[in-house]
Amino acid sequence: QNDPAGQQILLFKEKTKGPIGVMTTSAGAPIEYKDARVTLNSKLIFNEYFMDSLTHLNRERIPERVVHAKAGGAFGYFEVTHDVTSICKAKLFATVGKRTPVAARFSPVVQERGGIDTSRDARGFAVKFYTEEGNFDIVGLSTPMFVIKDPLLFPTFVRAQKRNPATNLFDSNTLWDFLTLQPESLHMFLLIFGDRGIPDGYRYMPGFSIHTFEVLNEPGEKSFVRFHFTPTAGIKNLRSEEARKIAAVDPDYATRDLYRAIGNGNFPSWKVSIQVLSLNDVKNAGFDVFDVTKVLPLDDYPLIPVGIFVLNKNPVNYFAEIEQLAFSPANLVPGILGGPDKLFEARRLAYRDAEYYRLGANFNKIPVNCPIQVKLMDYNRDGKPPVKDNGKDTPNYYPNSFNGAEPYHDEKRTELIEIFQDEPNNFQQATELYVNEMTSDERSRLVQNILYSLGPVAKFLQDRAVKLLTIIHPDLGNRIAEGLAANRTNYYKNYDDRLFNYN
Ligand code: HEM
Repeated sequence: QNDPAGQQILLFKEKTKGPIGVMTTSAGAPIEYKDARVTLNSKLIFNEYFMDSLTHLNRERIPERVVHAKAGGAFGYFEVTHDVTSICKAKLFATVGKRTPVAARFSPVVQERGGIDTSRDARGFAVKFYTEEGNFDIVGLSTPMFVIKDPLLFPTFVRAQKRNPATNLFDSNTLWDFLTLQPESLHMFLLIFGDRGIPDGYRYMPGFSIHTFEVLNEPGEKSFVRFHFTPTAGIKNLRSEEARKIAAVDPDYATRDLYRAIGNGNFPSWKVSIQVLSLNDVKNAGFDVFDVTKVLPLDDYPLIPVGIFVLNKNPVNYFAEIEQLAFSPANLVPGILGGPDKLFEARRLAYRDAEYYRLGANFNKIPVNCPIQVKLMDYNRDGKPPVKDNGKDTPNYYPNSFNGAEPYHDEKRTELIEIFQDEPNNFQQATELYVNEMTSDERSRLVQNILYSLGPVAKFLQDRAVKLLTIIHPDLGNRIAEGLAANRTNYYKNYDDRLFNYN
């Protein structure tokens, strides 16, 4: 009965009572519908409906995102609940009670656009804040750490997880080759092979900026923060078996759940908080706090509440409002300088480049990507549509002598700090995760999930994995080694169950 997703089209009918108008061409002229099958004596080429719709259909697909192609998304607001102006001067945090409109998009990393929502994977947690100083994007994940910190490895990571170029199948060999060649990735993958690897929909999933952002307060003092989004409804995950069953019945489980909840007025929300470090904390942390493969221990850097983030509006048109959303770590506002790490630097290029390719030269002029509270004063002109007003009659070059827009100057702004780097310990936090944060039941499920993925993999990769997992903890290494030995003859028995890449 109350399924706003399943009933969308019926609700539309109910709302509109009768036909919404006279059908037109895409140029707006009223158009007759002539049935091509019975018009042998008329020319099909004069059938404007046919010409218009057939030629448009051939142009309806755009490239899907290279990662995070499948998603659910919605709109809402961010409201400040605690004063953090002593840490960050960005106007979106200016006063308690202040609301800023937001767009959010949640997405498995590896799945293609038509893929399944219940795969074992991290999830994208991307939020666009339409602030009065322009758009600020946090393009984060459902895990508090990332897989690598060296941006040169990003294409490697993506290709190792995506389809094998010869077979066009997902291939655990390439995944485990990557994981065992880059041991820093195992920290994140312990979480993914553990219970957190399959969130029970997006409403019960946390989000993390992962990067440590440099921020400034009004006097220009620096702090360093990581953003956390904690679902007010609590964190819920699916077990592998449940997830596999759901995938077969409803591949769009999480997208549907989000739409339904919002449509029913059951608005998902997240508490937004920050971990805050001073420059001294950064120097004395004993590890690189900008290393995205590490978490910042909550005991040392507790969460400081900032606000609440609520999603209360479904998209009216998915393609226009969610598919065309273009997030970028480079979308920053005064007082938020972004992460000083190399991965962040690479991301400042990657998203823009991907969106030029995916959406065209004017992707920022697509309504959902336009700032809501600011008038654009850029010097870009022309290019593939949409161009909006194309800057009207204002000067199109800078500097100029004709009253064109002048640059903003933040006198308090300092350069991003140089970061201290040493040889990181890539195992310590993974060990802590295994020993301190997972219950003994979760450890057992972790072992099962790893065995499921590692089972069909080549022996030399299994050996490499066992060595590394033993460094994380001898118990983990032993259990995987024993599991592999016991099942070696049975690897392919359950092969048909392997619905998705590494679940
Ligand atoms: C060098 C490292 C990385 C590169 C080169 C990279 C590149 C990309 C690219 C090209 C896209 C598709 C963008 C589009 O077509 O609009 C994307 C999407 C995404 N990435 Fe990354 N990424 C990197 C690391 C990360 C990290 C560390 C995070 C999380 C902290 C992350 C989170 C996301 C999310 C959430 C999306 C989906 C955004 C959306 O919903 O549209 N990525 N990434």
